Amino acid sequence: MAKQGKLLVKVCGMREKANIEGLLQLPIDYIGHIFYPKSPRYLASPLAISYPASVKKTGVFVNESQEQIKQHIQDFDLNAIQLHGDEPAAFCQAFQASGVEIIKAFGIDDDFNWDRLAPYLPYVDYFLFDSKSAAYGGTGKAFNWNKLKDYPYDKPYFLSGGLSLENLKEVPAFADARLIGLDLNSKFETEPGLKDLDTLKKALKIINHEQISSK
Ligand SMILES: O=C(O)c1ccccc1N[C@@H]1O[C@H](COP(=O)(O)O)[C@@H](O)[C@H]1O
Repeated sequence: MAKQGKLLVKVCGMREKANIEGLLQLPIDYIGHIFYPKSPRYLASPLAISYPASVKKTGVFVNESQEQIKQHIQDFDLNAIQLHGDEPAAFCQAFQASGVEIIKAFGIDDDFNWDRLAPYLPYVDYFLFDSKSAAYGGTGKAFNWNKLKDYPYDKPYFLSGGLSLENLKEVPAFADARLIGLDLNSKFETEPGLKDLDTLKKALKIINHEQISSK
């Protein structure tokens, strides 16, 4: 796999105002809010926070209705949606005119068939590869990254699933021009929905200064 350029950083599962305001002082690219009621990171109502234009506010949905997602795009002023359930390709297509980036997540295990992604290629901006789980996400478990060596498409993807200070150091070994970003979530929390900003700063240092990216 080829070496990638600067990696985008998405920090997900944010729900506390002060914690978000602290996070927005850090050089991140995407901030994720979980709109899945079964998640311990569920965010129910908009927060009175002004986000810089450089940070894409991303709504994470699991098998939600199109109407609810469209309402959330308006109510939360979302720049991107991350569809983290079993949404079919036509569901992604329905949001093409909505002006938001579309990230389609898939739970990956050793048996995952990459052919499943083909119908989505015209309708999504990015894929996101997480560990396969019944909870859909936020498990803190990494999948076997060797599986990515078989990924057959040009579509850029985010790497997700149990990323931590420890395994971030292993990302360069899987350097891939299609790897566009990293999604940091439960391994950077003191409790679900509350991020430890000092640990995130260490992660950003690894990502930006230890040649995980070429910047
Ligand atoms: O974080 C959650 O609670 C969650 C629940 C349901 C779907 C997705 C969720 N989060 C996403 O899960 C991945 C991996 O998170 P982790 O690092 O393993 O904790 C990440 O993309 C989150 O956006």
